Amino acid sequence: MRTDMLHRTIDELMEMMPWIEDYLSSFAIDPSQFGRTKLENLGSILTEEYFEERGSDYQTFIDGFFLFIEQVKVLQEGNVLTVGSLTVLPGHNKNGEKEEFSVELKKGEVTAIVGPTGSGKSRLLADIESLAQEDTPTKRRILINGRAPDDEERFSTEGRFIAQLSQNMNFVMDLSVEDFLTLHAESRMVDEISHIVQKIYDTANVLAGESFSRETPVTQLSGGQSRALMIADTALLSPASVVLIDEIENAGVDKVRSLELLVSNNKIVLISTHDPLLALSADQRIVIKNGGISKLMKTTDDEKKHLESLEKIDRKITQLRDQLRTGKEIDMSDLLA
Ligand SMILES: Nc1ncnc2c1ncn2[C@@H]1O[C@H](COP(=O)(O)OP(=O)(O)OP(=O)(O)O)[C@@H](O)[C@H]1O
Repeated sequence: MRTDMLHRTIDELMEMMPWIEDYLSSFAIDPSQFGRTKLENLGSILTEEYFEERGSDYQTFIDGFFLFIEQVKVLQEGNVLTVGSLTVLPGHNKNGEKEEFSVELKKGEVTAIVGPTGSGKSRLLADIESLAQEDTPTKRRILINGRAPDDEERFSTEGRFIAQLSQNMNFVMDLSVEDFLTLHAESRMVDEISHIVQKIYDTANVLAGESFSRETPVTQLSGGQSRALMIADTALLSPASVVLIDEIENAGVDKVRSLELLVSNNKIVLISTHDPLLALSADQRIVIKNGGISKLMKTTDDEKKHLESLEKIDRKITQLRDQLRTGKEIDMSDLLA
């Protein structure tokens, strides 16, 4: 890695790791002035005297550079907790009756939350989001990795390990899709920024019904497009290991692929839904009744067998919806045949 980096230009290194600017500026080196210079040539261009004047030498500068990179990487990985399991300890339902069992959710698993309108699905998501400790209307307690979270884990906004994708994504910044993703990638201090930006953009376009360009301002994306962008971003760039999704179904995104993508990144995914296709794509489902968890059902093999036909029905419904939206006549001839 070291030799590879020595051969790279300052511009290339800045693209991969914009935060090295801090290190360079501690030697009064302006990266824009030396953009095309390779790191290994910086010493001869700046001369030994330059480094001597700063009480150092080129070799110390280079050693410090690699040490700085290592330290930042440790910080990057170290500041976000990896959650292997979440436990929901029993609270009570709307009548004050105790829930009968606790539920443990493990990484790589998708859990659907189902139940009638107003039964308390969003409440359960909110309990998990706030890592409730008997201080919400349900009086539930949430454990992470089998233990109670400390205050820092509950209340700090830094390094949050829970991401929530809500029904309405409102962007407050008027950036293009590309600038938005680049900014996020920079703040996450990842390597190969342009590569990850491209990957998220491509994935979002697969998930969204209608495609959009990298230049589109995020404020002009449709509901489905912004949802798709946030799902791809959360799956591929967010350090969060728990993802909470409130109602994905009406957002015009490829729901099943979205879930697959999130799970392939080894996260704990919870999704509140009324959609049979999504519910059966999950590994298990929590049934909420009158504000309380009343059942935990594993998706059976028989149910999984029906997934394919459900997907067909779902595609047909999507097609009908598109026909309706674009002012075409509804065509059901293939169904009748
Ligand atoms: N165990 C409980 N005790 C007291 N209040 C509760 C409990 N569970 C849910 N509630 C309250 O009931 C109301 C409806 O719950 P919620 O919004 O979570 O329903 P939902 O299932 O998500 O509905 P929808 O399907 O319409 O989105 C909320 O005000 C919520 O705080």
